[in-house]
Amino acid sequence: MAWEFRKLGPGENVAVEAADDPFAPPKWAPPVWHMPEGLVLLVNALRGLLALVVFCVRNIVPLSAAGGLAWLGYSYGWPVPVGLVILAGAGLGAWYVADRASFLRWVGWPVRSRWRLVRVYRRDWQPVMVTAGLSRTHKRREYLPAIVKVRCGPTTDRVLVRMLKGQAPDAWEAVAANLAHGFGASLCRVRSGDRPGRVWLEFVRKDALATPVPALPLVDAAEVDLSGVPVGRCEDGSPWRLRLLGTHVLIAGATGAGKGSVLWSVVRAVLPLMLAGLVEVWAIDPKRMELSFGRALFERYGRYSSDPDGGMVALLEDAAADMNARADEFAGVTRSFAPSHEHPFRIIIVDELAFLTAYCPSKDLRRRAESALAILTSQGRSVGYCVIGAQQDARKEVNNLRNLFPTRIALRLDEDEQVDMVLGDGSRDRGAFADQISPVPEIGAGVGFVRLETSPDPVRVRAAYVSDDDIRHMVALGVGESGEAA
Ligand SMILES: Nc1ncnc2c1ncn2[C@@H]1O[C@H](COP(=O)(O)OP(=O)(O)OP(=O)(O)O)[C@@H](O)[C@H]1O
Repeated sequence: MAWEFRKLGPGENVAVEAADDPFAPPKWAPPVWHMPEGLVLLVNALRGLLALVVFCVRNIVPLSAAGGLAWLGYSYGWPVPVGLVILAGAGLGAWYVADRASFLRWVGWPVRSRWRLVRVYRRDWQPVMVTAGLSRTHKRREYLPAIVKVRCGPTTDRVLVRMLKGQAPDAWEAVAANLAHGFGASLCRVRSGDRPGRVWLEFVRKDALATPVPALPLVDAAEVDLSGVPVGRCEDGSPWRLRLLGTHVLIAGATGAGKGSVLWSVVRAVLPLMLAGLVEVWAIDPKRMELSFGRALFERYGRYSSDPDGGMVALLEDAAADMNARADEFAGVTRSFAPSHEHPFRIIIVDELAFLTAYCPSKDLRRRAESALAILTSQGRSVGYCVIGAQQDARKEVNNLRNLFPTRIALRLDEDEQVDMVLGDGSRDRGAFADQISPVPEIGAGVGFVRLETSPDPVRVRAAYVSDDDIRHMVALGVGESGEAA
């Protein structure tokens, strides 16, 4: 029979566990103290009062508004508050129509943030934290991370969280999928917080990049800034600017990932400076597909080769030799490069890097190509050379020059481990799911992840789609319809 042995002497430990086994050692617990009923009631009343104060402070604006309206109705009759509500609604409607952006910024998104804080995040917080293993229980008390604030945007909710003492962002990255499912989002990314001990959770509700971005408009030459040319759109709706000056760019993506759209968006962005003679594009086109469309343009404002029997490698070697001559000329004279007619900024585009460095049948050509690429990428940045290489396979054995490209773009990749190979260790854990980008061209082509200079966190972007017609138009601008120089 179950038994219980309990002494009530203060300070004495007592056996409390009911045990079926008479030989089991007793378990010990502190004695039970009886609280006077009045004290229990007082403590509960104080707790209730505190909760009421917290609720009033948290909801000060709606409560004040409701209180004010109720007071007006009580003092002057119900038509007054009803009239005021109608007037306020009409005013807000007029604001929305007149200036939608400022209305959303000051009213729309804050109200939505508040609503989603209460209806989604605060309501489901405790069960999601417990299930995802982010809460702790110590001495029967449950400790939960706390929500600091919620910021909603058109496609993403950002939730600032104060972690438990001793927790690190890795613990949150490891359960990002649980969090996404728990709060009904398609994706959750963990970002650095505004101070140690805090993280931002980014819940993606809707794919902001699911529709193709049309080719960006051509601008005046004076507006082209080589330290950030617009080539597409970031997930938050801001322009995706790609630095060309002082860097080299590696674009990795499986077949059909849209590498061509990044290459052509770059050419389109610098076209005004090409026409002005301040930028040259030298194109190496082993596949004879993507870049051959603009062959006339490259031959007129740069160089072009698709010759597998040494022509492409010779072009690279010429670029490396010119770069060396330029470096000699600049030595001790200037430290920062500004493009001029005498020394134009040179962009060397290689459509399939691996062809030159790994797949080319001639060992000698492979060695020469690697050597020219290594010279260009290691020394060309400060003298106005930028190598943009595209490749399908990110594996180390295919391209051991990868680390010479400071700027890297991961479009759709075949395997998850390739993400960190392209963007650097830990990128996938920080939300760069390049292996999960849709293979459907309308949804996923040109979509990728980059690391912007302003933040260590990978950002999701989509390159603008430069159609065949756009390319034809660009070629016509550069060389005229008839192929004559414009
Ligand atoms: N930015 C984009 N937006 C929408 N659709 C795109 C975009 N880029 C490419 N596409 C579509 O996806 C298809 C494949 O693109 P593309 O040929 O550029 O891929 P790729 O990565 O160069 O492939 P491969 O390595 O096989 O040449 C294109 O035919 C085009 O229809």
